Amino acid sequence: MKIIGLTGGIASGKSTVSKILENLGAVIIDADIIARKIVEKGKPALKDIVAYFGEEVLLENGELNRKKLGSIVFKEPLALKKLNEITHSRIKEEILKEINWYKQYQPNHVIIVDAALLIETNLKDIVEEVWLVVVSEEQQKHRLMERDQLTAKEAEDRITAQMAIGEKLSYAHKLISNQGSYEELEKQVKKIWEMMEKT
Ligand SMILES: CC(C)(COP(=O)(O)OP(=O)(O)OC[C@H]1O[C@@H](n2cnc3c(N)ncnc32)[C@H](O)[C@@H]1O)[C@@H](O)C(=O)NCCC(=O)NCCS
Ligand SMILES: Nc1ncnc2c1ncn2[C@@H]1O[C@H](COP(=O)(O)OP(=O)(O)OP(=O)(O)O)[C@@H](O)[C@H]1O
Repeated sequence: MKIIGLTGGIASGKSTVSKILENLGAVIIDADIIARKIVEKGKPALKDIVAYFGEEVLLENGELNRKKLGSIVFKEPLALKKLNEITHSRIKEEILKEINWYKQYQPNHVIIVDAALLIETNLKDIVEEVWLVVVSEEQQKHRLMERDQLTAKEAEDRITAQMAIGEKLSYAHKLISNQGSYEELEKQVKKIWEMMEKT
């Protein structure tokens, strides 16, 4: 079994790359999906969030108001730090659990851990290789504003809340450029996959 960490800035194209890899036969562990699970209603992480941020970050049905919390943390580094303290160890624990499940029941698969914060949270230490999706900041901002209907300022705040791409480069074993078309992306990903299969 091989474990690859797939990372890159927000809206760089990790989920898009994951889909291509899934079609090639990989199994995907998506950190964003896990991050959503650990803050479901009744979970300890949601209780900790409410204790710190107040009931105003809840929807009327008691679920987390993600839009509201996002609007607080991405413009206030101290608030983001607190949210990270509440969530990151729990996200890592779940990712490790999923990896162990695959090790036991589907040991022949390639596992892709898709996580924007793979390097920041030291998840890089549990993967064998880091694949980094790279786009220009202009392209990233454009795709982010369009996908999430954000203003330029909101998109910039989200981008600067993450480690600069230049700093991530030194951890990467493979670079995937997503500056161009989907077809170009698919071609690159297939090539990297085939190279990996040969080693
Ligand atoms: C702040 C929250 C509620 C906003 O939710 P929302 O639905 O708007 O965004 P979503 O969760 O889909 O995240 C979208 C992208 O934002 C970026 N992002 C999310 N959390 C963080 C963070 N703590 N620091 C920097 N970037 C982040 C990532 O690139 C992620 O892919 C949510 O992102 C959250 O709970 N974040 C803390 C957990 C976390 O670190 N998740 C990322 C795991 S890699
Ligand atoms: N090559 C491409 N050409 C055009 N649009 C693209 C391309 N790759 C990705 N996109 C679009 O850009 C947006 C961001 O891509 P994606 O959601 O895969 O990023 P991500 O890195 O997974 O984001 P996040 O960090 O928020 O999870 C999406 O709307 C996606 O459809």
